[in-house]
Amino acid sequence: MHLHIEGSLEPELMFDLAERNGVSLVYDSVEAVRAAYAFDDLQAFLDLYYQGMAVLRTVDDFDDLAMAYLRRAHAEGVVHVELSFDPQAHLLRGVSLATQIEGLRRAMRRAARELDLSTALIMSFLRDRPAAEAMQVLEQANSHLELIDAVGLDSAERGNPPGQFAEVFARARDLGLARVAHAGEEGPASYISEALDSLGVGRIDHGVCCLEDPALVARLREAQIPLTVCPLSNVRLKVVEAMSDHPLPALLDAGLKLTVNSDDPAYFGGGVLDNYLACHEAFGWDEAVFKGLARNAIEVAYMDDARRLELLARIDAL
Ligand SMILES: Nc1ncnc2[nH]cnc12
Ligand SMILES: [Zn+2]
Repeated sequence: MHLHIEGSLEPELMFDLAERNGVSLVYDSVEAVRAAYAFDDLQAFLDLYYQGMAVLRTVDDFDDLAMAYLRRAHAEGVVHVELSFDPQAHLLRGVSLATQIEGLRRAMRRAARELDLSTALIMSFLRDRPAAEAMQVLEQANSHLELIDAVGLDSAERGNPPGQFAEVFARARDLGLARVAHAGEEGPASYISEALDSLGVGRIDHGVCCLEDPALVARLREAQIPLTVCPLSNVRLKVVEAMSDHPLPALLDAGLKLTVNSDDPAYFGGGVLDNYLACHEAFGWDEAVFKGLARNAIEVAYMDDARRLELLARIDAL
């Protein structure tokens, strides 16, 4: 449920696409790209992330990117994927919204047919760009609305509070779109409250900083607002020093509705399974805990009722 499809771009595919499109990369090898994956904070990662995705130009590129990820996810046991994408990052390079959505949707249709994977598409706005630009993108998306399930909010969090996007999210609500937002990853707990109050989001991406504010924790518990937590991402971006310091056990003890996600699997050390394994190793969680987390995801994911019932039955039969 928390997966940036551009963050699934492995260096090997980055080089293939660079060659296919005649794009030059500042790195001269796959190893050199991987060696650059040592980040001091979210911004250091974002700089590399936006640079890497510049190889994406055509419908086929978006299709290949998404299909490669969906195959890997399927191979590790994932049954439903919500792909988030950053349209502005591509529009700024002259790649149309239609190209982006057509490529991603082509892979999503194929994954449904060939892998029995259900999927949803989340169009995320960049919070470090003007709200007026996000509004323009939303208006452009009007002709593709049946292909978009939700809008999101991501990129550099500190100094970019959610409230700036209140009008954009109100418009998204009026267009019938579900809403999510990154909040409380690097930013303060108050951004989580603000995302709930000003944007009307139904889920919070990350949200790990909520523990700073006991009243907010009580609110999240009472309303059972889902948090899409990404532990390996938090370690790589130095939100926490190590898995052993991660607040996930405290969040679980607080009775919150948690799911465990990969964020940007190519950059942060792996997919959902790697995140589950890291939790098992760090916290000693047993099968019942992981079943509970996966059940939470099925309960709140963007999927039709028949699929939800099918997946709930499958997890109950485990
Ligand atoms: N972890 C993250 N936080 C904010 N924006 C992102 N875009 C891609 N990954 C992100
Ligand atoms: Zn994210």
